[in-house]
Amino acid sequence: MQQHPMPDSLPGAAFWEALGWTPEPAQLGQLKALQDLLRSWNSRVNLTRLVEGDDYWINQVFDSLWPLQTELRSPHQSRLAIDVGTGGGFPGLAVAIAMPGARMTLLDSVGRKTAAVQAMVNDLGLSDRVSVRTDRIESAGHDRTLRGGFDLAMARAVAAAPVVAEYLVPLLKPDGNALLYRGQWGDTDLRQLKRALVPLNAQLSSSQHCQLPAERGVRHLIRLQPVSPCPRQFPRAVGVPSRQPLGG
Ligand SMILES: C[S@@+](CC[C@H](N)C(=O)[O-])C[C@H]1O[C@@H](n2cnc3c(N)ncnc32)[C@H](O)[C@@H]1O
Repeated sequence: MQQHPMPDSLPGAAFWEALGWTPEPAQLGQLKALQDLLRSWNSRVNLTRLVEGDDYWINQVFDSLWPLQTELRSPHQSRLAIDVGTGGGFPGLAVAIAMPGARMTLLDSVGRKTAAVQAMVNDLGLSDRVSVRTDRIESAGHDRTLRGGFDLAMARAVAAAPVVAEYLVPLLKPDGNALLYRGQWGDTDLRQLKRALVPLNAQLSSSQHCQLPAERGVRHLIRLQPVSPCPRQFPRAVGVPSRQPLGG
């Protein structure tokens, strides 16, 4: 049997209390099954190094879900959500498990990752409400079935905040929310993001932070909302994204 370097126990009540959401037994089973699937797929496709013990439960599950405490109060509410640059399926798969009312699109440009994620979706029994798409968001964002269609658009560790804003905002319904998962976050980042939001007709609606359990560091969450209905044309900046900071 394969040996895992970290303890394989499930998180206790204090963990879920800190998260502000406690899974039903079936959801806990899905989260555990997802960990097993990641282990299995990781041996064939390099999806993520965060699969064992606290790496999985804190840096994947907790980190994916803490920003959604508002939404997790009504997890059965019908919502359309997209995870851009999902990689091995985070935060999107954890969100799909925690919010049974959500219909989720998981998008990534790397086909071997999306093939693995699609197989995991099937094995978790989520294929009726989770779809997986292989595409760059710069192209997929032109698709009328995606543009302006989502209540929630999220991205973790995909690009600099101004670029992620350009990716996510055009995907939102007029009352939708973009969730930018962040690690380090400073005044310069905030200034650059605010500048990028002007041509997108979007505004920063909130900025939160959270100390992860077991002193695993501080995480930030930036929420963006459109200030008016999305323009009909996809912003030029999304077609040819710049990874340079947008001014000082
Ligand atoms: C560092 S990984 C993060 C994966 C996952 N979100 C997580 O936090 O574990 C970044 C992922 O974004 C994807 N990606 C980067 N730019 C993209 C783009 N323009 N369109 C679609 N996917 C993109 C990459 O293929 C990669 O899987």
